[in-house]
Amino acid sequence: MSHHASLSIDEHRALVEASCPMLDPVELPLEECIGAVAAADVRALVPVPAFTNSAMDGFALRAADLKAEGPTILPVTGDIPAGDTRENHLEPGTAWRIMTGAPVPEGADTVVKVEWTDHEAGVSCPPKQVQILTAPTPGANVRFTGEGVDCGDIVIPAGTPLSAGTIAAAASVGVDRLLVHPRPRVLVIATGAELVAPGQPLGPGRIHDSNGLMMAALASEAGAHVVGTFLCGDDPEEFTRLMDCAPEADLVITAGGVSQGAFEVVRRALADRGRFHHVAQQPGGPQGVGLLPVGASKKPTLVLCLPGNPVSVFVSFHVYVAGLIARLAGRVSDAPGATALRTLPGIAAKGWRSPAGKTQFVPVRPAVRASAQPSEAPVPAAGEPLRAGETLCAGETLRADGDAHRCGGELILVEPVHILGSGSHLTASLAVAEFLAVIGPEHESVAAGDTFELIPILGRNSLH
Ligand SMILES: Nc1nc2c(c(=O)[nH]1)N[C@H]1C(S)=C(S)[C@@H](COP(=O)(O)OP(=O)(O)OC[C@H]3O[C@@H](n4cnc5c(N)ncnc54)[C@H](O)[C@@H]3O)O[C@H]1N2
Ligand code: MOO
Repeated sequence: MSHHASLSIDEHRALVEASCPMLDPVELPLEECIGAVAAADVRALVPVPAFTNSAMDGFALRAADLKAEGPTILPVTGDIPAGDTRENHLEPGTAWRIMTGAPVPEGADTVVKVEWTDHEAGVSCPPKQVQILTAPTPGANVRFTGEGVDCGDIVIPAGTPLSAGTIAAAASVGVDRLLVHPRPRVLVIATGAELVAPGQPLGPGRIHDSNGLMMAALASEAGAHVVGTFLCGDDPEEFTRLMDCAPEADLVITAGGVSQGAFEVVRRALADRGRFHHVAQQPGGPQGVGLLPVGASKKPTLVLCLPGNPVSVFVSFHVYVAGLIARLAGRVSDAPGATALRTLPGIAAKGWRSPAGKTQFVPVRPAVRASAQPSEAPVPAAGEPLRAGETLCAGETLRADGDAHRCGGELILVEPVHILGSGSHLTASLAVAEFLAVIGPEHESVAAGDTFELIPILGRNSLH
């Protein structure tokens, strides 16, 4: 077991990133690709449309056969339904009744929709002749071969997250398997002899496990496939047995058992295969990184060891784990520091204290601007300096309901979710948090009007 002095957030992130390369790409059938990321450009195997077809239910004809003025009557040869495999031909001066998606007969260049004719829509038999009441523009309602996508066109660039639309696009160009960065498989372990499953009665000294559910949910939100969520007591041998029997994973996330107590199960189970230290942040100070054999194959697997206090778990997950899952999944580059989540600019509605020398992460929510209603006070323009009585927020714009959200398109007015600042045991306060405010180590306090960065909380988004 090794013990190290305090690390900066960037130093700990570098350790985490160095321990975990992007997963090797695998080929998967389309239906298993949702949530994965394209590892190579996907090119069309067939053009779209694959053949020239009708965009409307109506009549295929030659534009040149229509009179310049007034209706035209044309004899109708027959029906062309969608899926028709015949090689139909249009004689000059005639029409075919045609359905949406059906191949346009050779010789026809235009389709007039049924509503523009004297023929009633939905009649099962084609008429002997049709009167075209309104002449369409030449070429109307014809979808030409390859007008959308040509053979060999890139339909999905490498790096694209695969969702319903992308999968449909691949299917439409004849592709049925994709080379993808798979969703990382994540194993979640909450530790502590005091843990009781949610809903079970609490005995003396017991608490309900919230970290297990929380980590599994956050991992899913971050794009992982959670292969198991387990509770483990304080015995290191139990932890080791659990890892032996666990399903294969690409990443293990544990909570608890990493600080200075006498029964730190994760620290003891990892021993010299782990590195534990304090990071200059609050909450989430105690952190660990290790490598352990997992599952039947005993594949050495990265174990990220988060501290047990639930708000510390929540913060640590956003600061280190979410971006790592994105990187394993091929969604962010392997450049140093690229696993840090993107932030938005925020501004404080009220002040609070912050520990000197540590980066503070404070769960916050959008604040309602108490001092002004839109009817009472003029809305300050973006960037305009503060005026008397406007102490809360510079450059904000108010929505009609008085909520200050994206101030001046730049800043989000926020307040802590509870008065204890970042109290790391106050799990229930997370229910209303939408961002983590990031207060640098140089600050000992935050005052109303101070600006800082906000990490948007996974799965929550107050910006409409
Ligand atoms: N002497 C020291 N003590 C502590 C230090 C320190 O530096 N020196 N750091 C404190 C900080 S900061 C944190 S954070 C915690 C981290 O400790 P552990 O990772 O060992 O976590 P535990 O002791 O197992 O649990 C901490 C706390 O969280 C509750 N908990 C744990 N698991 C769950 C769960 N699955 N669901 C809900 N709540 C959970 C647990 O009951 C404890 O109250 O150490 C401080 N101590
Ligand atoms: O760092 Mo602990 O994570 O403050 O609660």
